[in-house]
Amino acid sequence: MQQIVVGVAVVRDGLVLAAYRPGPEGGWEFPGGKVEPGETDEQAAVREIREELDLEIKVGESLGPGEDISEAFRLHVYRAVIVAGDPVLREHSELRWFAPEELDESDWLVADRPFVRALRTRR
Ligand SMILES: Nc1nc2c([nH]c(=O)n2[C@H]2C[C@H](O)[C@@H](COP(=O)(O)OP(=O)(O)OP(=O)(O)O)O2)c(=O)[nH]1
Repeated sequence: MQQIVVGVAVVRDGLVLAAYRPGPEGGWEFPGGKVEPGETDEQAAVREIREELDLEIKVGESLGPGEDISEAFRLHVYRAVIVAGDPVLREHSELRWFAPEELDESDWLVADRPFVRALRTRR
């Protein structure tokens, strides 16, 4: 059984928030993390975004079917809107707001690319 990693596409004023994961296999990703036992995707998304960015969010629609990250992990991505706060750089090396037309899949982690496409084409 793969463990689910939840990525959150936080959208504000038409822009989507991306976090940079450094390293040789690095790239832009959606803030988020592993869903813990007993948690729903939505609960994990709320917890991770609170921990990583000090933001309160409302989780919205799924951006499509899951994508394999590896044998061990599978990525689910949801849209979300901010209920309170401004993103704080706590765990990531860099945060950036992208307009949909600025999104370039090749700068993103491989598993994220179909979701990036969905964000660019499905407004
Ligand atoms: N958070 C996040 N992780 C992603 C995305 N795409 C993607 O391939 N991953 C991968 C990177 C990691 O190998 C894996 C787990 O993510 P994580 O945020 O829990 O990773 P981590 O290893 O830095 O965290 P941790 O165990 O130290 O808490 O998922 C994404 O969009 N967001």
